[in-house]
Order: sequence, then structure tokens, then C-alpha cells
Amino acid sequence: MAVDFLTRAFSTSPPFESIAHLRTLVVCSAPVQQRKALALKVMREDLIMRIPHVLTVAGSDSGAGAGIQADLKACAARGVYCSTVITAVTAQNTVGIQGVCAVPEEFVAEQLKSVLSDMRVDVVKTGMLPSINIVKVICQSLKEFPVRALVVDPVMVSTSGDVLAGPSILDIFREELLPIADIVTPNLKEASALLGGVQLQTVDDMRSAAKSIHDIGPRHVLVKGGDLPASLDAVDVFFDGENFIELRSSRIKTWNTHGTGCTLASSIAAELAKGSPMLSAVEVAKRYVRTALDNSKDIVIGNGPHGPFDHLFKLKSNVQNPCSQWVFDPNDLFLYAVTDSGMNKKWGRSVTDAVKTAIQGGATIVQLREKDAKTGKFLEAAKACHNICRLHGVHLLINDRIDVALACDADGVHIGQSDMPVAVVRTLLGPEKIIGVSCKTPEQAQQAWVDGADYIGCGGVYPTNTKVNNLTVGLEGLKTVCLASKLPVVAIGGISVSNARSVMELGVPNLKGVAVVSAMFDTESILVETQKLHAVLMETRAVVK
Ligand SMILES: Nc1ncnc2c1ncn2[C@@H]1O[C@H](COP(=O)(O)OP(=O)(O)OP(=O)(O)O)[C@@H](O)[C@H]1O
Ligand SMILES: Cc1ncc(CO)c(N)n1
Ligand SMILES: [Mg+2]
Repeated sequence: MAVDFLTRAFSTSPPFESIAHLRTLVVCSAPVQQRKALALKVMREDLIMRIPHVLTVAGSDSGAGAGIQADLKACAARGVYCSTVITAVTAQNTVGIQGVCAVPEEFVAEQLKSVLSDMRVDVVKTGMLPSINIVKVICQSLKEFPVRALVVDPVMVSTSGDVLAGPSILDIFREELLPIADIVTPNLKEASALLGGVQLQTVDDMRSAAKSIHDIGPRHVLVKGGDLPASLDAVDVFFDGENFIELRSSRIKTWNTHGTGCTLASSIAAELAKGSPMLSAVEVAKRYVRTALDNSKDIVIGNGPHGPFDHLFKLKSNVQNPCSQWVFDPNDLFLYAVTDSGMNKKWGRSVTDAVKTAIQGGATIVQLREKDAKTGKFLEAAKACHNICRLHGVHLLINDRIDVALACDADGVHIGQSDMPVAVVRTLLGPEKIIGVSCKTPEQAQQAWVDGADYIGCGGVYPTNTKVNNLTVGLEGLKTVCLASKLPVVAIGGISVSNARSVMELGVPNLKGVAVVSAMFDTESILVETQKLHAVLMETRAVVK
């Protein structure tokens, strides 16, 4: 689009091929002595991938639930770079604030200059500002180095009730900081203080407060109702000078709300830095806070009444219990059960019963391969099977469906050559999940290792009815694949009690086990057949060793 537009605008012939072409022409048409500097500038702009940047000017919370630490985590979680100017150091925990040491204003000014003179900051967010002079220094710096937006969280009183900035700060807030703010985000106590102590107890009170605070000069106001007494929902009131918008979310039942205000303000700043309009920025930020609280409602950090929450919940690999994560051991591939919805239907069993019995019979890992299942049903089954597997200390993998694996927090996935590439799956699932990939050739086996898979499924070793048009690689093909890769391999395809021994007797060190579908699930008794398979494998293990 841009290229067409420029071509027409400059009526050039031949047309510009790309922005890079246009830039080359611009550089070449400059006087010789300016070309080098111009070329360098153009190169810098082309090469630098800009990341949105928020500068937070706030206090440090030693307990790391609020303040600078919350801002850093929130921005990281929202994919935005965050630089930090520290205005005060607090000795603080979940019980309350034990001490405050304000940073001298000259040093706040020095930090501001260091960041703003060097880095391209998109949005500034302010939090705890413990002295009048610090507020003055910030307003001065913003005049010298203007930014796209200013988010002011007028921090005065923490959730614990401790005072972070006294009433002497109110005049300078009203006279200098609020009038240049794009949004100001007081909680109920702060809104009341800014308005000379009015009582705020209802959503209507919050509306009037938002209007009165808007009259002080900020372009938008968000009065936060986290502390609204007797409110079932978490209600905030947004006012843009014309319209009031009530933002509601269900209230998460948790004590872990320390730092919600700081997090909300820095998340708003993060969205603005990405280019969002104000209302969407506020909506996304509120949703993020709610989700973070929901994901952290049961964590216990500290002995006080209001604990911190987990801003980076998305990075967690095991939502249920991060302490109980157990790693993938290639020997888990020993007797690998792959489910089949058709077979379970034929024998009148639920997938959960089939999985439970397979584990009782000796299956060491389970893959859910529900080709015909609808997504909702698949997810339901996956969650139930995951609970069973977890109870027995057996990993659960999902065939093909990365979305289902993510939704039920399965231990990993098994994918084929025509599914999503392993490297992309790794990015989606994170570094700890298990990724298995089907390979038939040495080239595919080498690639699987390079791409970061954890194991290879190789087959069909024997002809099978489970897959149509499936090329049989035979024992020779299996051996070639094993030798071509450093990854552990599990053999699959037509393997049963009668031939499992020949497979394992190949004796290649990285061939760790066999995967079966029909021999386990297309049988009258899953328990008996699995036990038989297990026994055969145990015998060959003894012989091979
Ligand atoms: N239990 C909760 N469930 C859902 N959202 C909540 C909950 N508590 C607070 N919020 C939301 O979090 C945001 C911050 O609001 P709050 O009124 O707690 O700010 P604050 O008092 O300045 O926070 P803090 O002083 O702890 O940093 C608001 O959007 C509010 O609605
Ligand atoms: C440093 C700091 N800033 C802000 C808050 C508000 O929660 C806090 N408790 N501590
Ligand atoms: Mg609060």
C-alpha cells in the first residue's frame, strides 16, 4: 500500500519496488557529503525492531507485590519494555509498610534524565511520589522530554491502609500533575482525598467523583472500586469528559490483592504504549488484573492480610501445582498407550475407563488420539484423563491438538509431519512440555532433534488398520531412524504381544519402547492385554541388557 502510494505521489517510473528501494533513492539523491550519515540513519530505522516502552516513576516495594516491582512484572507480562525511576524505597511486606526512605529529588531528576534523554519512551506512568519536589521534578522533565501519554496513579494509601504520600501532596497533584495527565486512576480513598474528603460509598458517588476529578484537568479519569464496600462485582467508573462507563468484572474471592492498583495503571500504560485508544487500554488492563487474580487466588506468600499475586501466571507450565512438576524420562516410552475413540465405542467404554485400565495394566505414558471427537468433548475427556494420569504419575500427551493440550495443561503433544512445525509448537507450549513427532526417514529424525522435539514416534513398523495409507517402514526403517537421531524413539504400527519382542530385540540404545493402539484397546480386556504386553517388554529388556 505504502509503496503504491509513494510511487503515485512522486510519479516515478519505474515504480518503487519497496520502502527499501525508496530509501536507497533518497540516500543516493542527497549531496555526497550527507549520504553516509543519512544511510546510517536509514539503516538504524530499518534494523531496529521497536518494542513499546513504558517508564514507571514509582516506589520500590521490598515485598515485590506493588510499586516498581509490580510495574516491571505487569509490563513484562503484557509484552512491553519497562524502565524504572525510583522515587522511594519502602520496607514493606504483606503485613504493611515498616519504613519509607524517599530518594532525594535531585537524584530522581538524574534518573529521569538518564532514561528520557537516551531511550525512546512511549508512555510514563507515575506511582508513589513521596514529596512535592519530586512531583515538580517529574513535571519539569516531561516538559523537556515529552512522551505520548502520561498515566498518573495518585498513590496515597495502600490496600493495607498505610500512607505512602501525605495530604501535603494534594495541592501539587491538583495544580501540576493531574492537569497534564492523560488518565488518573485513584482508588476510593485517593479519589476522596483529591476532593477534600467526600464520602464515596456507591457507584453513583464514584461517578460524581470521576466528574469532579476530571474538572481538575486530566483527560480521562478511572475511579477504582476494588475497595467498594458490599459490592459483588469489581466496579470501576471511567469518565472521558462526556460519557461515564461502568467497567464491571466478577470479584475474585482472594486475599491476594496487594498491588492491584499499581498493576492496573502500568497495564494501562503498556496498552497505550502499544497504540491502543484509552478505553480499550483500560478494558484490557482490567481483564488482565482479573485473570491474574483468578490464577493466583490460592497462593500463599507472607503472613499478612493482603498477599501479592502472580503477574506472570502465563509462564507457569503446570497450573495445578508448580512444585510437583516431574520431568520427562525417555524410559517413560516403554509401554506407550494411544487411545482410539472408535475402538472405545465398539467395546462400549469411556475413554477415561480405557485410560485408567491401561495404566493399571502397566502403560507408562498415554496419548489421547481422538480423531472424531468434537472439541468440547475432547477437552472434557482430556481433563478427566489428565487427572487420572496425574494420580498415577503417568504423563498425558494429546495428539495433534495444541489448543486442547494448552487448555487442559497436558504434559505435551504428539504431532505428525503435516501438523504445526515442532519449533512453533515449542514456542506455544514453552520449554518444559513434551513434544513427540512422527518420523519415517533419517532426515525427518535429524530435523526433529534440531527443532527441539523430545522423542520420535517411528512407524508403521508393521502394517496396521489404525491408519489409512500409512507407509510401512519395517524393522529396517525403524533402525535407520533410530541411528539417525540422538532422540529417544518409540516404535509404532501393528505392534502386539506376538511381535513386540522382535521390535525390542533390534537392540538400538535409543529405541525405548513400543506404542500400541489396537493391541491394547481393540480387545475384550484392556487389563489382560496390557499386562501381557508389559510382561513381554520386561522379558526383552532383561535379554537386551
Ligand atoms: N477481588 C478482585 N477481583 C477482581 N478485580 C479486582 C479485585 N480487587 C480489585 N480489583 C480490580 O483491581 C483494580 C485495582 O483496584 P483497587 O481499588 O484495588 O486499587 P488500589 O487500592 O489502588 O490497589 P493497591 O493499593 O493494592 O495497589 C481495579 O480495576 C479493581 O476493580
Ligand atoms: C511502593 C508502593 N507503591 C504503591 C503501593 C500501592 O499499593 C505500595 N503498596 N507500595
Ligand atoms: Mg485496593
